[in-house]
Amino acid sequence: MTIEATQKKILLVGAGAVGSIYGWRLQQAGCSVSVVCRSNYKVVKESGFQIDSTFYGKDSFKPNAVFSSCKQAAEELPEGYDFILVCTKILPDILNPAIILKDCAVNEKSTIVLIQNGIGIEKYYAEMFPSNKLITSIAHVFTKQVKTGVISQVDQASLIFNVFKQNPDQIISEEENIILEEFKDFLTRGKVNAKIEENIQRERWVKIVWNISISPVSVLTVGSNTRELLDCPETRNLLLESMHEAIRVGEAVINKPLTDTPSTELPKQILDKVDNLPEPFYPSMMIDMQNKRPMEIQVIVKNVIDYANNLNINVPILQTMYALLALIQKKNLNN
Ligand SMILES: NC(=O)C1=CN([C@@H]2O[C@H](COP(=O)(O)OP(=O)(O)OC[C@H]3O[C@@H](n4cnc5c(N)ncnc54)[C@H](OP(=O)(O)O)[C@@H]3O)[C@@H](O)[C@H]2O)C=CC1
Ligand SMILES: CC(C)(CO)C(=O)C(=O)O
Repeated sequence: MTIEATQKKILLVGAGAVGSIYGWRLQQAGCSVSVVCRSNYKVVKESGFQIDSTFYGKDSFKPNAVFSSCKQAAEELPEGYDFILVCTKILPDILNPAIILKDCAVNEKSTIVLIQNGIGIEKYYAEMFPSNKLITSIAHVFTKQVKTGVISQVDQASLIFNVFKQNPDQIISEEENIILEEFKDFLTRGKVNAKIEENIQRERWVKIVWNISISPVSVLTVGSNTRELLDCPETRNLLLESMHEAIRVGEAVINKPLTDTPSTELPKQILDKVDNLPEPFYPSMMIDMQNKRPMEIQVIVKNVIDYANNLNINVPILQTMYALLALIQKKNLNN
């Protein structure tokens, strides 16, 4: 079955660095893409996003509609959006992340798609919206909002995804499979490297290996980019060692190696990939630290440590980094 992308209505909640890239690519594929903005509302409403990508080139992305709240977006389309992409930072230590959708995911027809980092993030949405279909995804995209409405992005964007099931043995229905294929088709038409991955939690753990190392080390070295982190032998080694700790936890949790090749090679593979990117990048946690915004330390670091503690796995590097990040977080939030 061929589904016309133009028939599809997408609502993007959290139109920052990541959201603007995937929204732009889906609009390029022919979907109608509306966005809910917060601090960048005025600028995006007036002139859209200005995007500079090493892979896709320079363009201006003008969403089909720009809203200042989910309520306004829902009023505009009472029959509901086909897909609601959630691209906010995920901060359960501050607020239940699913609350933001309560005004716009009211219609069961909407498939909620999470494009967010972290471990254990899906439960909030699954609990609050049990009747909606829920897709969880892993984004490799390297992007940053350099100033309001202006986005820079490195390399081709990819998205690995599947339907979230609380119990991994639950079968994906035929209807869900059609939605997955349709979403993949839109992304592919938008030149996103899209993949439906059977063991999506394994991919989440692979991504956490990136995040739990590069992001804290960048923040704790007062805002280093990946070139600086890799060129310094001490931080390079710290990245590798912290990745090995996270791999041990992930493999114990999912009860499987994280990769088909020996996962002891994963840290080096990640650093090689970072080394070969067209430009160095700053991780999103570092951008939050610089802007004194809350960092995703709960879902990226603390949840992994909690798993390690429950499984009696020693993670001294992750624990040390978390303690330092927790203080930075407290100080930023108190100011
Ligand atoms: N940047 C990257 O390269 C990558 C990031 N990720 C993950 O993707 C997710 C998004 O990250 P990223 O795009 O970098 O983050 P950004 O901070 O750039 O974007 C998040 C956006 O969500 C908006 N937002 C937050 N709360 C609300 C709300 N209540 N109503 C409306 N808008 C809201 C923010 O608005 P405001 O500006 O007002 O805060 C901001 O525009 C995170 O989980 C991150 O870890 C994954 C892969 C790569
Ligand atoms: C791995 C990295 C650094 C880029 O994809 C990321 O996920 C982030 O910036 O949060």
